[in-house]
Amino acid sequence: MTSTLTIRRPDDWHLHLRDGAMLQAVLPESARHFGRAIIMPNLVPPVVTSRDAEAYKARILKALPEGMAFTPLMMLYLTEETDPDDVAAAHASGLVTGVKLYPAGATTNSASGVRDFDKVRAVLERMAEIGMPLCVHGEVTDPEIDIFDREAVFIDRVLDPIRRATPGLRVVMEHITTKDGVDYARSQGDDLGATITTHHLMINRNHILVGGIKPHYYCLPVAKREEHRLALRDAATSGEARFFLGTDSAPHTDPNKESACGCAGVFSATNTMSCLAHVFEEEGALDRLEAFASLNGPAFYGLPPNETTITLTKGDPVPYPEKLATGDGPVTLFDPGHPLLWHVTA
Ligand SMILES: NC(=O)N[C@@H](CC(=O)O)C(=O)O
Ligand SMILES: [Zn+2]
Ligand SMILES: [Zn+2]
Repeated sequence: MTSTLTIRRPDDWHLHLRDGAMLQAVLPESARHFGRAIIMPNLVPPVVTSRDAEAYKARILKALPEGMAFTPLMMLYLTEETDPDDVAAAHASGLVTGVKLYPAGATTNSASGVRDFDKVRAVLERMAEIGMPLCVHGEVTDPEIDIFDREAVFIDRVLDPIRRATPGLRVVMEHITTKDGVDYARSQGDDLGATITTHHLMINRNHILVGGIKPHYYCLPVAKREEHRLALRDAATSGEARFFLGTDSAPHTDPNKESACGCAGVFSATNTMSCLAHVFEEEGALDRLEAFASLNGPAFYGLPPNETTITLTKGDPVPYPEKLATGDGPVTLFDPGHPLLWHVTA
């Protein structure tokens, strides 16, 4: 029985750090275990231009505690006004790693996102030319489409047409939650990647709704039926290069979650590595945790894996707190519903 596992330091290919007091509180939770993260640009107002990204990156580095090494990989929030030249220059200088597409209204702070996909065609074409990845929140917003079907419908109606119209565009399907997402990713070439969150490997929609509504399990895309969770587990633990970790750790304060109209987002930065070791052990795939968390992501983004390592050791339950205190108020940690035995020890 394996009780110790050393892997290359992991990276998080989808992370919300927010800003101000929240940034200050949550950044160490990621920097403790992760070497790099793709930083989501859905601030209010969003990170739209290269200037915005430069200023946000400086705020993140300023909030990083002394002695912690962590590299934020910046993203630009795609709007219908985004300037292809600004995007290309930000990529060429190394300031920005990719561009994030939010369909307008699909999720938290997505109001400035894209309504008319023809209006972003020039940006996408330029990105395909220069090899800059597009990260996509893949849900349609059509009110007639059931919320549990929005990812599958997005693949057919939006994602596949965009990819056909823009050959060579590298795309990441962010936080896939369905077997449809897994199957589509598997049916395509190596210009398509997909991130999977920790929580979607551990909960299905029953966890949100059975026995009383659990706002801390509510996120977007919303967790689906068990068959979808099992498909995600199969994908994450397969070792296939197209699947990699994006925690989508998305802090909201308790009052904003525990509300008549609660925000979408699960905060998992603190205990993600313990959760993942648990999942991969259950699947008999501990030997593939490194591919999912530390190797496949950098390979997709054309970056080397981290030089340093982390060690996970199995022992007594890890005493994670229930909440993280922040200057904006308490943030509840993702609760996997059972003790976590894997400690990050080094
Ligand atoms: N995942 C979420 O439920 N929420 C994210 C936005 C997102 O990634 O869609 C957030 O910013 O809170
Ligand atoms: Zn999203
Ligand atoms: Zn997110």
